[in-house]
Amino acid sequence: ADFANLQFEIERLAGSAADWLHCDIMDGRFVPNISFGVPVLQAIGRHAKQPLDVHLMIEEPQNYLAAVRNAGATNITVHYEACPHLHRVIQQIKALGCRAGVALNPHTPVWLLEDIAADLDVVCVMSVNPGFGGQAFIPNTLRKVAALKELLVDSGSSALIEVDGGVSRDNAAALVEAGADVLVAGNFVFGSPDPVATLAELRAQLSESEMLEDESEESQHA
Ligand SMILES: O=C(CO)[C@H](O)[C@H](O)COP(=O)(O)O
Ligand SMILES: [Fe+2]
Repeated sequence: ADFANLQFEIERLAGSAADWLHCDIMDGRFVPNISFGVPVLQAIGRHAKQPLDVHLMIEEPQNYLAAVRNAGATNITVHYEACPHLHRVIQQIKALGCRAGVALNPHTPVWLLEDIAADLDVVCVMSVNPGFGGQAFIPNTLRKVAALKELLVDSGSSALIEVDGGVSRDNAAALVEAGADVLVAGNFVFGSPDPVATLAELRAQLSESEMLEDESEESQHA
């Protein structure tokens, strides 16, 4: 989004097909880029109509959880690679009344979540290397989402599978088919001439492909 015009960007998305607003916090240490911090998140929270899905690409996220919740976060996602005491951090996020998420870098295998899957509300599969918007989608993500889906079912986990990075009309349907519940789209939406229309088209495309899938399942059973 246009950082110099966030109020406008947020207000025009109210009532759009976006269910959540995804906010990327980057510290210049965990990732090689700095985005914004808690004061800007607070300002976003004052105008947002949708729940804030906050993606913390920072080291030592445990030090900022309360401030992020107080700024208006509904979901807080930390990185697996930034948390040697992940179980504790997840419990801290939940104790604040937020949905707890874990993000996996492209090289981090899903099986590392085996012993924590049941505690999670969201698993965010990074489909780009975190740090920058507008990067190309990594195709291996499809296989990873399918493997994660299996792991969550086997663990009795009801965590949502979120995919973040390079999502567009070219991969959205395949991601949902592989098991994704939440798609994060940055550049595809805000880089388009009409973000609200782009979101509506994406949503329509997904409902259509879901209907086709249901029809083909029905004909297989007939
Ligand atoms: O966490 C992120 C990058 O680290 C962003 O959420 C992600 O890249 C979304 O932006 P885009 O759709 O432009 O790739
Ligand atoms: Fe993100």
